[in-house]
Amino acid sequence: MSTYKVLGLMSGTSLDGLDMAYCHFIEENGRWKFSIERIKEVSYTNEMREYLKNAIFLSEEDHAQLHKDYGIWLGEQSKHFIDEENLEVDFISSHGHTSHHRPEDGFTFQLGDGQLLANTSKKQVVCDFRTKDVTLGGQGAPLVPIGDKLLFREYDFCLNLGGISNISFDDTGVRIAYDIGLANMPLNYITQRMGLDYDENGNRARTGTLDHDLLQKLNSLAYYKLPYPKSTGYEWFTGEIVPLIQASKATNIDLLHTFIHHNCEQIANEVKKYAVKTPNKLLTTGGGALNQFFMDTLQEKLGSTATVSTPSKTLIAYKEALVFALMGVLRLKGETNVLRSVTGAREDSSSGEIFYPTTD
Ligand SMILES: Nc1ncnc2c1ncn2[C@@H]1O[C@H](COP(=O)(O)OP(=O)(O)OP(=O)(O)O)[C@@H](O)[C@H]1O
Ligand SMILES: CC(=O)N[C@H]1[C@@H]2OC[C@@H](O2)[C@@H](O)[C@@H]1O[C@H](C)C(=O)O
Repeated sequence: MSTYKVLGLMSGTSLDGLDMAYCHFIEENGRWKFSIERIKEVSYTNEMREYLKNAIFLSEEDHAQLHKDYGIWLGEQSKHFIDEENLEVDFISSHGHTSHHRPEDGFTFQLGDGQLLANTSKKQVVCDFRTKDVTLGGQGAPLVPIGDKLLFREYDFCLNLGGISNISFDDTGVRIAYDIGLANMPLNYITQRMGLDYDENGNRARTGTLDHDLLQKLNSLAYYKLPYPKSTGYEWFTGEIVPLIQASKATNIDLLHTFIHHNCEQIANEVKKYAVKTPNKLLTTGGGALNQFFMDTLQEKLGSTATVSTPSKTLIAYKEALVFALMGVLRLKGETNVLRSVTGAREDSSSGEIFYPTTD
């Protein structure tokens, strides 16, 4: 029996902040158990959020500088957390923040220089989990399914509702996962126009009415017709969804309402396609699981096909940080942490770069 004490770091596409989860993992006879011992979210300042959001447009030089600055910032935040909570940490496992993701061009980039993170925190670091898979011809995403497989085997479907929605499940013994489509990205875009961070609980969206014309346009988007493996992100949103929002005459409230219907319809379509029994257990995590109108609409669209389980707020918000912590453990053990069945790569891989603090 081995125990691993890992600090997992995650910065998602919603740009809310840095999620830190101090986790313990125990492996016994090939079965993994976990506990999330401590958590901390560090919200981004508006300035940082804008910088990270626009990283895609930076010159090569400015992008390289941001990579370094953000690596140091991650190291400082980790060090504060470790010191204030007096944590015993074997190593840090960091996803970083995705600035570019173009797997079709063989390219993905997560900001947060691993060497500078190691030097600043004075801890060993594992990071850059997506590059190897992309060089193996994979999408480099989604990566969390390895955690669904090893840590959440009691659920038939694991759904994450972050900026976009992704799902993972077992299809005749093979783990399948892909990005279904939209989740909070359009909701945040609309609430920001209203001067709000987000629509607490979906209370505003609940009072809206459906814009059938927009719903039909959204449901006809080409992405939904692509077979898996597939992944998407901010580029798709800005290129195809934002113009539809801008062209729409619907009120913000009706837009929120319509996007939640659309998101849930797409999710339910996918679950129904792959459900082999009823009812299935569906675990929802990510910030969308805190939006009650989203959850109610999802349950309504799923009907008897699946029962929606919303776990503790800690797991909802920190599951990705937890899984990246596990991926670091697997990388250090030389075991598979990226599944080709999910990413479409030529082979499974044990992915991630390892850095040790340098003494100077
Ligand atoms: N109480 C709440 N009510 C409604 N929505 C909420 C609530 N709390 C969080 N959210 C939504 O969840 C979002 C954050 O979700 P999450 O942290 O899972 O995203 P992320 O990890 O950045 O995204 P991704 O997984 O796509 O990278 C917020 O931006 C907001 O839209
Ligand atoms: C390239 C990238 O950062 N993709 C993220 C993003 O956010 C959600 C979805 O798009 C998913 O593909 C992925 O993150 C999760 C953590 C994953 O890899 O499983």
